[in-house]
Amino acid sequence: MAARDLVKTYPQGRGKPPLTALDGLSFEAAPGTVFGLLGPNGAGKSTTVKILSTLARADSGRAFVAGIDVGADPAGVRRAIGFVAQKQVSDPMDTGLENLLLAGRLHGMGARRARERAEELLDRFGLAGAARRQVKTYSGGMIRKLDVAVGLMHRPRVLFLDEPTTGLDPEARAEMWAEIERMAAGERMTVLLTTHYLEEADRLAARLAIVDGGRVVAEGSPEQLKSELRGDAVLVQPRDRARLPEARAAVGGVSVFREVGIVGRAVHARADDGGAALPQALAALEAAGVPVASATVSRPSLDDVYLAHTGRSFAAAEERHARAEAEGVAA
Ligand SMILES: Nc1ncnc2c1ncn2[C@@H]1O[C@H](COP(=O)(O)OP(=O)(O)OP(=O)(O)O)[C@@H](O)[C@H]1O
Repeated sequence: MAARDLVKTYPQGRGKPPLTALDGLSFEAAPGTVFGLLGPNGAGKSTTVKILSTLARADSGRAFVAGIDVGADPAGVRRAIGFVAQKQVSDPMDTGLENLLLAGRLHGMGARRARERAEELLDRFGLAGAARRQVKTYSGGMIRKLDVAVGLMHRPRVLFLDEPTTGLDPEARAEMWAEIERMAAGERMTVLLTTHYLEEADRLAARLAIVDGGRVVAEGSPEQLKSELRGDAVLVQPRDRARLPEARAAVGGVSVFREVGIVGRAVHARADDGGAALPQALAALEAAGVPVASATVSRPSLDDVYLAHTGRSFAAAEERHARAEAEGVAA
């Protein structure tokens, strides 16, 4: 599966310039692997998935899914893919089994094949015991699993999983992750997973593209992306936010630190050995008379990768998008 230079704009109306949702987005996912599209809300993930799954057309650029050109043969693409959207697809008034059989019929499967496949999937997702219960009696985690099973009925070569664990509690999320891992191994298909959970991308994706502002800002395996960042991240939060610039200057004055900057309410810096460097930062802050509220050292995470490529933290990007949306609604 590949996206090449996808551009997509949405009209905004009332004399405003169109909004550029995708600004030359490209990536390539190897067949049979889980590829992650990771980005904060509004980065352009859903728009990418809509184009790849033929639900929307790009203004320009090309995309290939299961070896098929999306622009030239959308019907062929639709036959080759399964799509698990963020919104529930299964009918709450039907049983789990009925939902699966209906999906089978929609895909033109014979009654016997559909039943065999439905039972196989119910077993696979631990739903066999609930197969004959109405979906409205299921937990959120069970409904998500059933929705994934619905997307798998016709044995797609490519599966789109759009934010598969959004809204699940931590326990259901962990269970869903295990299911996705098992499924990817068992069905030998290509999975395009979109997520705004760094941990989810880290755990499930063999490779991933970090999307920001409609472009891919970094691509590689989670390990590759993290190993590009040398050293540990050190975060020090002064008690008084107004003293952040002083805190930054104090930490910046210690030679073991590099890439010293302000992220949110904290001073962020990098050091080869964070544990040994932290006391030096605290001593410098004490000497400067800046009281400290908290200090942490962490191994590089995908959040650090995002920060290194965009200059802001993932959480800050999500907040900014939420604010912009709220202002857009209020305007
Ligand atoms: N139909 C639309 N009309 C106008 N603007 C849109 C439309 N769909 C998306 N956008 C805008 O395009 C940008 C990219 O949105 P997109 O939904 O692709 O992002 P995302 O990364 O999938 O975020 P989310 O996780 O919130 O779905 C956002 O600024 C969004 O507000």
